[in-house]
Amino acid sequence: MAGTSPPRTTNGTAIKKLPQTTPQQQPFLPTTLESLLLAIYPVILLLGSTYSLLSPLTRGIAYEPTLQSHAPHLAPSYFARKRNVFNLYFVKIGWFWTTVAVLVFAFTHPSFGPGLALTRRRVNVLVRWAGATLCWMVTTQWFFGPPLIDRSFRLTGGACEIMADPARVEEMGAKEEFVTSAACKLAGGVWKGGHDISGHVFLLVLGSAIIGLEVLPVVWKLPGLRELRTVVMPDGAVKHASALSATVPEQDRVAEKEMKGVDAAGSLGTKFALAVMGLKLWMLLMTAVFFHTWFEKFTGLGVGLFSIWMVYLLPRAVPQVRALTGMPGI
Ligand SMILES: CCCCCCCCCCCCCCCC(=O)SCCNC(=O)CCNC(=O)[C@H](O)C(C)(C)COP(=O)(O)O
Ligand SMILES: Nc1ncnc2c1ncn2[C@@H]1O[C@H](COP(=O)(O)O)[C@@H](OP(=O)(O)O)[C@H]1O
Repeated sequence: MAGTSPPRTTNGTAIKKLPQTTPQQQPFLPTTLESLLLAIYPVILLLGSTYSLLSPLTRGIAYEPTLQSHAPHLAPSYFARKRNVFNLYFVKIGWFWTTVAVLVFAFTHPSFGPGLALTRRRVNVLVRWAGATLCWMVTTQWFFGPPLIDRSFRLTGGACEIMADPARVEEMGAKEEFVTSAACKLAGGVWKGGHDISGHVFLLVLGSAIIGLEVLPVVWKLPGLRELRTVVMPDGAVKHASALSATVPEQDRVAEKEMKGVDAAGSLGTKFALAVMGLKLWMLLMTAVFFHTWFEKFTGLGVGLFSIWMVYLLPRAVPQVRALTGMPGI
């Protein structure tokens, strides 16, 4: 139509025209490209677990289920030690690094708006981060009492070993405090007997996927990460995400000239975020090789992917939720 500007992406460039047919893709499912990228997680876990089964480095060393690892004095590699520097200062405070990576990216990449201005796109990133933080909190920190990981451990028959000794419990007088793994360890107990969903796998999957799902649609201009995503519109129609770009207010569109010279992965914030994501994937591989059972790793993966689905895929199908979360790259 004469006089109307074509739909634009976050960097202000005109988006590719897609056929005006109803998309085949279900809105609450990832595109083919997104599925391929997310498949990196089961692949890493399968490769790591298979390596640990077959490698002469690990297969001869006894695995200690209560430690979720090999005995410390038999650790087959630096990365098999719980006190390795990457575990202590990167994974153990993994939510901190995820937060910093996402914030630095959103507040330095020009497609989110000028300077440090709190634009709609930045508010949307903060809402998505808050949603993911809620998932992290209820899974690993607190869920109206013990976190989900500790609740599922107890539901599957696990307990704090001190509790097996009634005299000791009586003496401590704090039975209810041992319903979390943290309280149990603090009291010198052993948390054993139940199914221990891997907190590390969960945290590393969630953290690296958030960074990927925020950064890649902005810097890597592939339709499978952007226009081909499927959404339910407020009138109930199912369309490609390109239809949403057309509704972005003019003031939110970044002038094309502002983006000139900004290389796809060029900004420092982008490089930093991608480096944090890469280190998380490496540590996930290390967890897969040296820690936990197959089943514990795959339940950690399941909870991580479910959290990602809630924050990044569900809003595509529910316009009211999407009004708060927005979508990366739009
Ligand atoms: C110009 C650019 C402006 C950009 C502004 C950037 C400013 C950065 C500010 C940063 C604020 C960060 C605030 C972060 C708040 C946090 O998230 S702190 C919490 C950190 N804690 C963790 O990450 C703990 C993670 N650990 C766990 O969840 C568990 O320990 C576990 C790893 C899942 C399992 O634990 P086990 O010990 O193995 O049982
Ligand atoms: N990649 C890794 N490097 C070092 N330690 C790891 C690790 N992955 C898991 N672990 C350790 O294995 C145990 C189980 O982790 P989780 O249940 O979070 O997946 C934790 O031990 P501690 O709790 O004794 O520190 C954790 O620190």
